[in-house]
Amino acid sequence: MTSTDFHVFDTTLRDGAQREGVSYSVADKLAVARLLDEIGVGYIEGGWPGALPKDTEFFSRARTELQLKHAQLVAFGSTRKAGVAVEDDLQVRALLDAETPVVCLVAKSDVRHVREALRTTLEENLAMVADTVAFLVGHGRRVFVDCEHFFDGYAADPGYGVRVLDAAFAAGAEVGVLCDTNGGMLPMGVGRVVADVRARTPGKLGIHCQDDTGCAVANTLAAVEAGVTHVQGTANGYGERAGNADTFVLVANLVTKMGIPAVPAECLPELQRVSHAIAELANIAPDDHQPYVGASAFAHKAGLHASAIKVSPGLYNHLDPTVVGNDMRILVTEMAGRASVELKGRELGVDLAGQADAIGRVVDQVKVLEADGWSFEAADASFELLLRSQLPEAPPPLFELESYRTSVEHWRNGVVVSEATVKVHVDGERIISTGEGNGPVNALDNALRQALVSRYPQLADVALADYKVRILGWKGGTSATTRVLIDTTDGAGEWTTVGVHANIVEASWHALVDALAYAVLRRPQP
Ligand SMILES: CC(=O)SCCNC(=O)CCNC(=O)[C@H](O)C(C)(C)COP(=O)(O)OP(=O)(O)OC[C@H]1O[C@@H](n2cnc3c(N)ncnc32)[C@H](O)[C@@H]1OP(=O)(O)O
Ligand SMILES: CC(=O)C(=O)O
Repeated sequence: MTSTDFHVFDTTLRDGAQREGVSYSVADKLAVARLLDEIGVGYIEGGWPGALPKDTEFFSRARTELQLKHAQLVAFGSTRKAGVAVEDDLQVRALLDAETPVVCLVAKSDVRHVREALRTTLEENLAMVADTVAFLVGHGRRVFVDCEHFFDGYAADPGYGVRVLDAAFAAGAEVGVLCDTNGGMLPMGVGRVVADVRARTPGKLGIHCQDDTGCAVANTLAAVEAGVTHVQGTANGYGERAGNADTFVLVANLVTKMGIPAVPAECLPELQRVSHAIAELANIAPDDHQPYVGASAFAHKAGLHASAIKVSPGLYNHLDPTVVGNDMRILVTEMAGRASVELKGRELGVDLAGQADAIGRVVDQVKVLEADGWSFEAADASFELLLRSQLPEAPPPLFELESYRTSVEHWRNGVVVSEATVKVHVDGERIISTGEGNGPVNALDNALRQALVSRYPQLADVALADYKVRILGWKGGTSATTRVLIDTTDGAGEWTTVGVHANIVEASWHALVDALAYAVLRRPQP
């Protein structure tokens, strides 16, 4: 099979936009289309012109603003209305006005929907399909037909769905897409129906699966196994209700597991980047646990996994993560063993050769600290400092603390200010420094950086980017433990540090000191 025989059809901009909470601007839609083109899909369904003004504008701007390398743009719409001549149907006209090379029509293929939703006859629905396809083909369009509720309809009256397909093919449609619109199917049922339909019609078949049973990807693959050569999906599985088959997971599975050249080989490593970029445009946090492209998709926490990965990464990875643009990561937590620390050291560029004792001490310390509420899996910078502190060439501490103090004042006029004083010793010199801030941690950060900046000028570029607090109530009673995670940036990179204590300011102080120590470790010379 070649990639020209097999189509990946992405409907992020049509069905994906039906997800609750998503609302793209036209500029967003153009940006999403460009990104989808970079992963090499064959078709990008851009929306429903004539129904949504934004989609009409999208197709109009696409004519001049979209230069697609791989994909053809598709306009979506429904068959003509019952009892209306096709040339008089304004929505069908709007499909022509979109000037796309391909049109995807949604057609009813379930007798119940024809009778109850369209309130027309089975024969009129067949005529609606045939007329609309023929009209669009007559105007030079390639036409695909989404047969809505195909699987539910097949259970009620298998013959009717096939008649809809036959009517579409006879009128010139290129693909008849079997849609699991309500998303209630399981892979075994999809496979059976597709094989049956495959035997009853020679036309090219496609599949469109909603994810209401959590099986959209599996259902799509079962349909491919049974003979469809056109698959529909959406970026990150966005879509109506529970969503659709995830285009990224589909593409990765088709290419790497089923050996189908669904997209050009050089596009596969773009999957992770494009997935995250589209999540950004959709304003949805990426799902870390998304197969193939999630940040945790190749992250290993268990010590036993790491010990085998040290011998050969393939022993605990189903795929080389770089194939889809992802990375393997080792997490060092209470579940780590010596191999986890060794591999993490490699990842961080720390040479641990001949350091078996130090590695053992780090494993033990992490287990003890995590039992006290510390967590290093999201705080690589604190872990690296801990690791290096056990090595013979351990970096010296930036300073010795004599004391710190911080206060919060609430003035009568409602203004709240904080002040902090730190007393530290740097290279034998005693420095007292005071800082103000909008909160005690901000004030401490200002005071400490001011105390250190003449000795470590690189700290002038450092700023706290994010601050997260979690109260760990599991110690019981009033002595809850507080865990603070601080993200810090120096403009060139970002790192995360952790601090834990019953007192939130002291927990923050630990994370803050690590943040500055790591800034100096990153850039020893200013
Ligand atoms: C399975 C899917 O996800 S398909 C995609 C669904 N997407 C959307 O619905 C998003 C965009 N939709 C819209 O903007 C609007 O619903 C519109 C413009 C399409 C229609 O709006 P309205 O004209 O106000 O009608 P309304 O949505 O209430 O009803 C749809 C009409 O289309 C008819 N219809 C539904 N499916 C089809 C079809 N496949 N072929 C022909 N007509 C259809 C219905 O019978 C109904 O007709 P009626 O007006 O004679 O009762
Ligand atoms: C066409 C479509 O989105 C569906 O049937 O679910």
